[in-house]
Amino acid sequence: MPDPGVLNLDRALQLLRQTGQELPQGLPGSGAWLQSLVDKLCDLSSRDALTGLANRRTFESALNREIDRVARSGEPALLLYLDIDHFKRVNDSHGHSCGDAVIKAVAQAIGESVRPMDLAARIGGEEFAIILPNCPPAFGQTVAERVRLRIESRAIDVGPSQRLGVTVSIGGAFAPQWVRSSASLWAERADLQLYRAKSEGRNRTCLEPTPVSLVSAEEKGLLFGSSPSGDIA
Ligand SMILES: Nc1nc2c(ncn2[C@@H]2O[C@H](COP(=O)(O)OP(=O)(O)OP(=O)(O)O)[C@@H](O)[C@H]2O)c(=O)[nH]1
Repeated sequence: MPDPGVLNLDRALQLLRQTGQELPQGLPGSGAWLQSLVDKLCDLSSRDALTGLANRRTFESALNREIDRVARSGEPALLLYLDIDHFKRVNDSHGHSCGDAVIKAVAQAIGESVRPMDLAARIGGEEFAIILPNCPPAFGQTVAERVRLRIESRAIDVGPSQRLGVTVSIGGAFAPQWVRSSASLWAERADLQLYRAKSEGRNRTCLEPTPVSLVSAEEKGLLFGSSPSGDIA
């Protein structure tokens, strides 16, 4: 019978070890140590185990927060859905572990293509999503294409002397500004565009058409953090 007055943290610590996380520092059982343990468990439960990106649960709560924020602030926000093209062929021809290596490499390329304020998530087997707060409609296509091209140009190591290339299809939609909407409607609209990208031939970006406003060079610099050419450092 476990003693109700004593915390049994063996399973929590075992989970951290199994998943290669650092154990909490400091005096075991102290307030700071327990807080660190809780933080690490929260972090673990918010991430996808294979890629380290946000998982579906984290994505869904972030999407709900973002649509609420856009309705109140009127700031533009873009949702992108990405799906690896013909991924079944990768698994069928090279095996599941090679498929996993491809998923990891795509996740890494996505992580490298976005700003710290953006949220990149793995929401299904070979499906990813990115929430881009404060992304003006005039830049939507540029941002999405930057992600697509980074993935397309990557040679993925899948064995001692084997490299693979994959492409992704991307669909995107902006959240309606100043309007109460729902996360699921926003997601549906992005998904519809992903479907369009797949049906129009794959390895492309389709965004829902939105009125494009004029954007100054200064705003462009703020978004891309560097030159107006659109490259991110
Ligand atoms: N290796 C690996 N494969 C996965 C994982 N999750 C899902 N899959 C596989 O991903 C494949 C998805 O295939 P489909 O949905 O048919 O789509 P596709 O082949 O990518 O084709 P399109 O999306 O139409 O371009 C299936 O073969 C799944 O078994 C995973 O975590 N690891």
